[in-house]
Amino acid sequence: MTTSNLVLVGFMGTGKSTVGRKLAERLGWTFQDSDAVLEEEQQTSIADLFRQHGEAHFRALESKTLENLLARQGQIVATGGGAVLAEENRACMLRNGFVVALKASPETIIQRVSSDTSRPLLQGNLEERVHTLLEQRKSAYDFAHTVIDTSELTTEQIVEIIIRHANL
Ligand SMILES: Nc1ncnc2c1ncn2[C@@H]1O[C@H](COP(=O)(O)OP(=O)(O)O)[C@@H](O)[C@H]1O
Ligand SMILES: O=C(O)C1=C[C@@H](OP(=O)(O)O)[C@@H](O)[C@H](O)C1
Ligand SMILES: [Mg+2]
Repeated sequence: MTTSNLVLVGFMGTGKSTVGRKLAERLGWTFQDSDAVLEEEQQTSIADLFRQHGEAHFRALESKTLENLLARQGQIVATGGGAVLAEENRACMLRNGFVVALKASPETIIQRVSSDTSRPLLQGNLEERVHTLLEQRKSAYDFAHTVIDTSELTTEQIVEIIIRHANL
């Protein structure tokens, strides 16, 4: 294990992007959101990538982006919720950082993602999509070094808990 990067994983809406940015500000570290980096690299949105080329294409780009990002050090890296599905990505995260999984109750997730309709995997009936994907991914985040349930916590509280858990 190495603490050269701090990597946030977790289901959509658990707060990886929001907490990651705050944590980086608090520590004076660089913040990288792999979804945003990928969109910048591809000059298009994730929704468009899914629409035009499908999920498999997005996953291949996501793996490459993560690998490139994690070759550097001293960063807070927020990943996309599905980045953990590939074994090579999990291994890369564990090799290159301290991995923190954020989790939240289904109700909390639904509430947090409901105002943002851009996530391609949550199109259609939101409640049904969240429950189905949570079931499919129920063990997907277990590989992390530590897990934090964010349902009842403010982003400021989560930042402080991560700092304690990761000994930063
Ligand atoms: N602990 C929290 N309490 C309240 N709202 C939160 C919390 N964490 C995230 N949010 C809100 O939930 C939404 C999704 O957060 P986001 O950081 O995009 O999640 P992720 O990157 O894990 O999908 C955002 O509107 C964000 O402001
Ligand atoms: O869970 C997923 O498969 C995805 C999560 C999204 O990121 P967030 O977890 O930041 O919403 C984004 O990478 C894409 O829409 C796919
Ligand atoms: Mg995000």
